[in-house]
Amino acid sequence: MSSLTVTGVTKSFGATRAVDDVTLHVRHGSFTTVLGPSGCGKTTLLRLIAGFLVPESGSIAFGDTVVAGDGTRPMPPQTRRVGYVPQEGALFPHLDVAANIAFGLEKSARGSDRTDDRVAEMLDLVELPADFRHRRPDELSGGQQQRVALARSLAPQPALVLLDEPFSSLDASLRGSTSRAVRRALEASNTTAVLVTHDQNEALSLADEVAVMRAGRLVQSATPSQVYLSPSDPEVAEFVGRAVVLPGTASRARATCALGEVVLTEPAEGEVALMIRPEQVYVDLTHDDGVRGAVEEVSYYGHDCAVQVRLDDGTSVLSRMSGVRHPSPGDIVHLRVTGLVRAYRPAAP
Ligand SMILES: Nc1ncnc2c1ncn2[C@@H]1O[C@H](COP(=O)(O)OP(=O)(O)OP(=O)(O)O)[C@@H](O)[C@H]1O
Repeated sequence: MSSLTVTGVTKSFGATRAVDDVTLHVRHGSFTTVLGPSGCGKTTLLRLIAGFLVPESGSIAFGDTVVAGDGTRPMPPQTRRVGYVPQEGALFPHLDVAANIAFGLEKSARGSDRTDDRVAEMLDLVELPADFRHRRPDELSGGQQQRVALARSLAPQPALVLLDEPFSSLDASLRGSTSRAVRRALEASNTTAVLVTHDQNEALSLADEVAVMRAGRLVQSATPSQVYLSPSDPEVAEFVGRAVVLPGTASRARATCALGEVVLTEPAEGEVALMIRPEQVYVDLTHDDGVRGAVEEVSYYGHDCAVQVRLDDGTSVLSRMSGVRHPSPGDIVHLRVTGLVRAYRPAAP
């Protein structure tokens, strides 16, 4: 196992720069999710790391070993010791679970007690019952198949595991339980891992670090809470969650906007764009303390609800509040901002 360092890597297909000068460091034993919209270059980055593609510039290193770039001959995928878990269909349908897991182990070891032990260890690691070893892939659910695919990738003790949207074919509840099991297995085996996804919840909830990509470029790489609470620009803010972006005027640690005075994460001066998360907008149903508005729409989700409010000055603001007690369309409410707000230089006209 090792760390991963991608330095200034670029890869084009014809006129399309799929990966554009990307620099990324993944610590040994840590889990990074690469998050971005469809077509932003996530899979291409993963394929470059795996060795299925060669960068046209920049370099890739596992620990101190350069595997591509820097004038070295690219190391072929099979010698990089990388485990690759694709979206689905990774398992050999004609082999049972044990044979699938053992597939990546050395030929000489297959069928031995050592292999049997390793298969049992891997099934245990991905939290599947020991007797699943005799089942064929078509006798497993989608989530179980993905756990076996992970077990197979981990069996030969790879330097790095790459996961390409491995839960995207699973339904919502299976997706949550499978992704958490995969996370635990990677942590227990202290494996360095990179997972690509376009699902914000998945990226934030699983990772030590989230790397956000847009149009081939890496626009932010930070912890999930930093990416959520202090996104590098308003576009990232709106990609990793819902955001209320309002024009405001800043003076040192405070700014004024349609929602009144707010406290900033960092001092700023003059015209700014303020990024407020909907759950920071407190809706007061009983007191007239705050900025007045009328409720336009309520979307009720059970655990919470989304409330769209039109302020008296015409600004429309979204709040996310508890579903226990919520207003109805037409109600007059008062809004206040809680917590710190991130200010950005407004985009040039
Ligand atoms: N083999 C290829 N030949 C030509 N263009 C390609 C090739 N592979 C990828 N591209 C292009 O490179 C860009 C990035 O593609 P990539 O598959 O890396 O994006 P992605 O973020 O993984 O998208 P998705 O989430 O939809 O899988 C896209 O514009 C895509 O059309």
